[in-house]
Amino acid sequence: MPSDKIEIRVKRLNNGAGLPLPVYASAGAAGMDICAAEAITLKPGKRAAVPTGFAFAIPHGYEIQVRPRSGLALKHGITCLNTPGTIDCDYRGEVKVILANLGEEEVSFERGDRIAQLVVAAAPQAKISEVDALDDTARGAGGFGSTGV
Ligand SMILES: O=c1ccn([C@H]2C[C@H](O)[C@@H](COP(=O)(O)OP(=O)(O)OP(=O)(O)O)O2)c(=O)[nH]1
Ligand SMILES: [Mg+2]
Repeated sequence: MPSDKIEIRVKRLNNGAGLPLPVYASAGAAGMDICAAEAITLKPGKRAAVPTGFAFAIPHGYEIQVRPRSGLALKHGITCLNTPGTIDCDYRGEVKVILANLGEEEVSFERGDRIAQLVVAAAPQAKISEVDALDDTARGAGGFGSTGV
């Protein structure tokens, strides 16, 4: 594995005492698993912002995406409602996971259960330049299935 990794500083908050740092579960994992800092029970159709006990300082030009875990989605209907959640590089508050229960059964998590995964992604800011006309392309304004199914 190449070791040219992005360094992200992480602050453990009081409610994060004893929790594992976000960690890649395998050598090639795209996401670091993140745990619930408190127990939560979600009835069907309900959502909650679940604390993680950690705050981050992400380098400029990057973001962290908060994504669901497929096992929880498949087995229990648990997802991140706003997936992928966006953690801005200038956010210094506690990262929370907006879990939603789309299943038919009540689902409970204990403190320390892995509830989501964090994917570090490049997120360059753009400079917006307003113009009167855009250049022509073969696609033009075609979209939303214009190329067929
Ligand atoms: O799943 C998430 C999504 C966001 N955040 C935090 C970090 C992020 O930087 C901040 C703002 O998120 P976002 O921009 O998605 O929300 P907003 O509704 O636009 O709020 P704001 O006006 O604060 O930007 O909230 C989380 O902790 N978890
Ligand atoms: Mg925002």
